[in-house]
Amino acid sequence: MAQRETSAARREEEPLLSVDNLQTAFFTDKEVIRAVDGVSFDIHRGETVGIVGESGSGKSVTARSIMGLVDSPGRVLEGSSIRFDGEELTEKTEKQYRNLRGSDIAMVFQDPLTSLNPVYTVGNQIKEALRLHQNLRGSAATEEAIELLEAVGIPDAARRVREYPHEFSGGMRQRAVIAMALACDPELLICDEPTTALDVTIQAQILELLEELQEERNLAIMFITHDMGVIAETSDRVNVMYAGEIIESAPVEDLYENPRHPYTEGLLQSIPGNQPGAERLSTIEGDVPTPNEPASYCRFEPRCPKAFEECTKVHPASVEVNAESEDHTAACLLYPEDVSQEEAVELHEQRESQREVSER
Ligand SMILES: Nc1ncnc2c1ncn2[C@@H]1O[C@H](COP(=O)(O)OP(=O)(O)OP(=O)(O)O)[C@@H](O)[C@H]1O
Ligand code: NI
Repeated sequence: MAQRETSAARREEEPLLSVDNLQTAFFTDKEVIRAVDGVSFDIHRGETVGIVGESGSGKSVTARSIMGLVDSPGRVLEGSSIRFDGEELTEKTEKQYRNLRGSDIAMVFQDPLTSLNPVYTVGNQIKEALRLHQNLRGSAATEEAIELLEAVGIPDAARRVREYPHEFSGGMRQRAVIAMALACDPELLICDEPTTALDVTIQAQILELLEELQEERNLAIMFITHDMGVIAETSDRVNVMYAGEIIESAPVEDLYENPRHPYTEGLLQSIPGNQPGAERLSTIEGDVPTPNEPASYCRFEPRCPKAFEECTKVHPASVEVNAESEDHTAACLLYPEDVSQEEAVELHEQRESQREVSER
């Protein structure tokens, strides 16, 4: 959303959120699902970082791990680090996490009805958030609730504050949920497919609203979607996820102009209108595998048009795509592109031997 220069300046500062080697697994009777398997990324203040990938790639589990909301039988494994504003979140108790959720980090989900209670008016729900997080009550809270509804573009807010969620349209409900999230005055807003259920016009309006709010409040936003088009509109930086891993990371323009990982190339080709003359959008054949064991090879190899023998034997580490690029990484044995393939494979093997993999 913001300009390139400002994002470069931003990277000089400490990140607001720093996720390092995040591993989250579900220990079911049948198997261990390594839903998030060694994910690392940063988000700076005022920055929007997109997470994109097909269904089942681990986007929502990444978000829930940050929020301390991983459902049993899942858990964040040892050796994972989530630093927020200088504090390690993985060491927090449930009570400390509850204080953090809603005050410093808020989340907006795909279905606004999961966040809204049907038996209370929208106003009362926002006022409850204001009471909890800003200690506002009575008429002061009502006034603030109306102001928040106005801030998210709900017309006639003074009347609508007394209405129930079912009296709102889908788009207005999502605005109300965003108002509720803002009632906590968060520094980081995690949006998990916030516009997927909405029609295209409403979707564009909500994206615009998020952009405005971000500028006004210097919000950091983590934006999850499976839609490359939405990422282009929202994000400063993009992380592409595949089978629990980030396989490519770059500033948004860079990723679109020069995608390096064959999976990202495939995702971009599947955007309608991106292939002149194509009648149908091409999608990548096959499905995202469920990661059950620590990876010892490239999880995309079975679907990869550029795979070669080593891809079945060496797990690719995240490396700079070439010596000039400091800010564009890919987890693929084809990179760095400015060394021989043999040297590249050796570099990945070396990095892999240093990787810490947790079993518990
Ligand atoms: N409660 C759970 N128990 C067991 N496995 C789970 C649970 N929640 C998620 N998973 C598994 O974790 C993996 C990642 O799921 P996740 O919901 O993060 O995917 P996603 O990228 O958000 O996909 P989508 O685009 O469909 O929302 C999937 O294989 C899923 O089956
Ligand atoms: Ni999801």
